[in-house]
Amino acid sequence: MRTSIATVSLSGTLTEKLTAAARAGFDGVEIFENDLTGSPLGPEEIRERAADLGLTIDLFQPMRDIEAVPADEFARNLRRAEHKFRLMRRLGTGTVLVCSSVSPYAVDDDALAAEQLHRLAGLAQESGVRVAYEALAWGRHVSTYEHAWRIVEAADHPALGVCLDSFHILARGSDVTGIEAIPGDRIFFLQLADAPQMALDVLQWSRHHRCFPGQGDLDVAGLVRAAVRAGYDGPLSLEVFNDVFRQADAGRTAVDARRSLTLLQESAGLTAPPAPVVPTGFAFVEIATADTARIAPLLTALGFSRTARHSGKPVDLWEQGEARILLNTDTGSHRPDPSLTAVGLESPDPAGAAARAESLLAPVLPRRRAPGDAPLDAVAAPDGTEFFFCVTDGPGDGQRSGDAGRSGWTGDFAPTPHTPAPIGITRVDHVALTQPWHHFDEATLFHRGVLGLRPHASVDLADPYGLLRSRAASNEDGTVRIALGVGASPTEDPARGGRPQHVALLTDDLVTTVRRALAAGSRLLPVPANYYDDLAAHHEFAPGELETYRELGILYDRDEKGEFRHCYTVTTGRVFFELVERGGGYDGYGARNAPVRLAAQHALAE
Ligand SMILES: O=C(O)c1ccc(O)c(O)c1
Ligand SMILES: [Mg+2]
Repeated sequence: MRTSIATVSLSGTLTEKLTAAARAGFDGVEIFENDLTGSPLGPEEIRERAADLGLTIDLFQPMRDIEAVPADEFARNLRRAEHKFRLMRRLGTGTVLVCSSVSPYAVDDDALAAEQLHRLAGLAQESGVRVAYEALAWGRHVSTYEHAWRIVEAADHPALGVCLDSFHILARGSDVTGIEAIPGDRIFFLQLADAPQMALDVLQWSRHHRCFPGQGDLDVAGLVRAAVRAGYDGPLSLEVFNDVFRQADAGRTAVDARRSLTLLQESAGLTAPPAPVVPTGFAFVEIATADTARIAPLLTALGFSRTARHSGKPVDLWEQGEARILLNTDTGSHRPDPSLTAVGLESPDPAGAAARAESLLAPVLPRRRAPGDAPLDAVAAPDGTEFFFCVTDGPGDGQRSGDAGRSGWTGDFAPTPHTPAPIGITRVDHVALTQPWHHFDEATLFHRGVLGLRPHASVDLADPYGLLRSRAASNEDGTVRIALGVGASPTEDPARGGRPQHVALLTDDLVTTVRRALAAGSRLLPVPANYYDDLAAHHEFAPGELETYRELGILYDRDEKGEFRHCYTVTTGRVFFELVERGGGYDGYGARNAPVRLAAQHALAE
């Protein structure tokens, strides 16, 4: 099916919006009247510009407050409509959207609404255009698609149909199966938007918080399936009113939008991009630092040893158990030092994962390879973090290296002599990546769609100087977990690149691991005594247990599935580490303790 996007979904001038939509691969646009009125280009020039870019103008919108009004008012409305129909001919667009009336003059009279829409459609037909009637969720008398369709059916004019907008329909909790009762050729247009669930006035919710399908909580794919079953074969068009997208870079938003539409088409069974390849673990986490001396002592005190060095690049491999950290001194940028720059994901099919990423418009990174290096497929996430799809050879897997695409990346590293001094860390539990505030929804969709992870619920965490929104995404068995966080903190120095990021390391026995870490010289984040008093009020502990946590600075959480113990190192550059122990089936990240951690980090930074 053709894809389209409403100009209201993108920032900038009309020209910028058209260019962004075309570059992202959309077939057409809906032009919002404001964008046209404010443009220095005449309708013919806009038509030409769109055509040059390979875009059709699929819809002009909106016309408001037309129907179910007194005769003199309706006569004025028709005059207004005639004017707009002429404009549409000049623009070269064949369909206009008419929103259900919110006018105080409108009366609750379906027969009158139908009669007036019939007359409007007659006028439209004379101008060679057609009218798509849309029920606004807050329409004065018409606020559901079923009602809009009853009126359209009664009006019975070939130039009159309905426009279905997923937001208005799903925000009201309407049953979408009724869509299948509408003949497909009477559905003139399909507008798609998602939104997070919010207890908010529906108009405010719609005008400020819509997002691209897959970024919110509405079942947009179910609605698309119903429209397709009804026989609709017009464009799938994104109409997203969103305060953030209005400010963000249009080119980037358009790519995010197009990716969302591909994923939606996939969910609705309309397209089949290369299948998702779900990662099965962390291969490595890469930290960039100009001087390894800044972070090597910290890693050593956490029980890591430098086990190997890359044969062609200034990269060291540090290991403990299955946890692998690459230190790369080729920083090449003005990032804070050290910074978390890349994540290696263990992939059952690296080439397949890269193919899917590419089909979803993820920037595929040039392979910075030396001759003989194992091929590495990598993409850049919205925050710039590089994700590598890789295979880590187990012991004795060296013979696999002839098998192109499946040879292990560790083959590029030459072992260095070392004496292991582990403290009980088994592997990476999760990586916490802080996102630029205007890329959060894009990042969530990227991690789900491109990386094949399942997003968890979003939580708001209190920070002494702001609010941190956090949303994790993981694979099914929890061996890959990525926590995305967002929220500017006014105390933070932008030169430090935003909030710190962290790597959480898993142990089976946190108390023992922490004692060893402290003995090896680790500096852990101090936790206020008040926290432990509060903890004692919430949970019962075995004798001495709470005292141990208090002594070591361990935080604790419990849910119906299990227990979570964790603690943090102090921050270096933009990076810190967390040590975690998961007991039972605990699936969270200790969100309850995050405010204490954030306060403690601020206290230390002051
Ligand atoms: O918020 C509005 O007014 C508005 C206008 C046109 C639309 O298509 C819509 O869904 C909402
Ligand atoms: Mg709409």
